[in-house]
Amino acid sequence: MADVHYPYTLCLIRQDDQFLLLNRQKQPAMGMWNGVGGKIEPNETPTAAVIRETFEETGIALAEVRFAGTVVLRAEQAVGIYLYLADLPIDQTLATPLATREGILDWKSLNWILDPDNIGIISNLKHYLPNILNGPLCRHTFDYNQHQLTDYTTDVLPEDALQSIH
Ligand SMILES: Nc1nc2c([nH]c(=O)n2[C@H]2C[C@H](O)[C@@H](COP(=O)(O)OP(=O)(O)OP(=O)(O)O)O2)c(=O)[nH]1
Repeated sequence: MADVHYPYTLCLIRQDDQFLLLNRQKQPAMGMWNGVGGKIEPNETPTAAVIRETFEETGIALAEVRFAGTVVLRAEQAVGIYLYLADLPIDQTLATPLATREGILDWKSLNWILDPDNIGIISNLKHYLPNILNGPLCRHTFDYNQHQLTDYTTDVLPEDALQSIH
């Protein structure tokens, strides 16, 4: 899978036991809850891109983000996403729900996100979120057939994976 292109970033911002999610206004995953993020621009590092996209979509200027692994979505083609976690300091508040051009931002608890009865979450997030909170940096690979998830596998990333993100 060495030839997978990683055009996207995605950030999960945490405060206490809550994560800031976006109920998306547009495709992909229109109407679903996901982290914030978007496309990396030419000559931009993934880390710079995730900080820029987070600011554009939430108004939050993150001082620090942590690389949290990668996601590969395999359907007819494979597309890669750089994952990040960020802790929002407790004295920095974001009043929600907040309607923006991109959708509705709101803080959601881990239990709410992972609840098996919650069908409003983008399906891959439920699988990889618990794994990126604990354990080593991984590549999370999702296989789809006709938009249905058929397989989910994880591989631990090599130590030099961090070099490509800054
Ligand atoms: N394209 C695509 N993106 C996905 C999938 N699953 C998933 O979590 N994502 C993430 C990666 C990005 O964080 C986000 C899609 O990016 P976007 O459409 O909001 O961003 P963009 O930069 O292209 O658009 P914009 O912010 O300039 O409007 O969703 C998927 O199946 N396809």
